[in-house]
Amino acid sequence: MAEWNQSGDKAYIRNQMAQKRNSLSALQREQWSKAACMNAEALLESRSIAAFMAYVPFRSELDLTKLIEWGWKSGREIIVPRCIAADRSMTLHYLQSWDQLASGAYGIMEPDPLAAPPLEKGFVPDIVFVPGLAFDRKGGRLGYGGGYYDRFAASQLELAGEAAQTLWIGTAFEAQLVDEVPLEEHDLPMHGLITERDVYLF
Ligand SMILES: Nc1nc2c(c(=O)[nH]1)N(C=O)[C@@H](CNc1ccc(C(=O)N[C@@H](CCC(=O)O)C(=O)O)cc1)CN2
Ligand SMILES: Nc1ncnc2c1ncn2[C@@H]1O[C@H](COP(=O)(O)OP(=O)(O)OP(=O)(O)O)[C@@H](O)[C@H]1O
Repeated sequence: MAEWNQSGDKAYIRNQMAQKRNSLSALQREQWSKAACMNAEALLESRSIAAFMAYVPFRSELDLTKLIEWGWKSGREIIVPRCIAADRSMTLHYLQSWDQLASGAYGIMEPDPLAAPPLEKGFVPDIVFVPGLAFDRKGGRLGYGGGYYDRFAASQLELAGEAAQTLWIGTAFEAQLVDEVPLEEHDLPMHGLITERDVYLF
């Protein structure tokens, strides 16, 4: 029963938050995305992080394009995931230019494995910027329901154990913040959240 309620709540919040994010104007999203990218840059600089994992935006997500381009310009390595829909896993790829992308599962622009080969299984990024539909201020995150990031984190823990000291940082508009995301056992907790307004560390 509790399980049913949880997935019911999740589906409801997913729907609400997708509608809310879609209702933000393109200009608003662009401006807020740029501000969030600057907040992410400040975090990377303050911690001297030379490689980071990001995502290529999909639907009305917070757009990390500026952060990725800043990363290239500042000599950092950018890692981007590719979905393997068959087992809902992800492979990681260094992205060196936008030319290396091709439309993948779900129509998301992802690294073309021929142009950007996958990194070895078990590669552990120092920091991962995680997309999502809703976040709370306690580390809760709600994605599209594929469980991709949850599985990715679980496989890292399995392969690298406690040595996997990845910082998981959600990225979203303030409008996507909710009081509490209903969390399940398998859900990956975030260590922080970056919005257009601030860098929150939990
Ligand atoms: N830009 C970006 N890349 C990403 C993610 C993301 O959230 N954003 N993901 C984050 O995990 C993974 C992709 N996850 C996805 C999971 C489900 C759907 C999807 O279209 N789901 C249907 C729901 C119905 C169903 O269950 O099939 C939908 O939303 O219509 C899309 C992407 C990996 N790459
Ligand atoms: N480590 C795991 N191993 C196997 N299945 C998992 C794991 N983590 C999550 N799942 C399954 O994946 C499904 C989706 O999980 P959840 O609703 O938390 O997705 P999400 O985090 O919103 O999605 P996404 O990461 O794709 O944005 C659930 O059915 C869940 O049981």
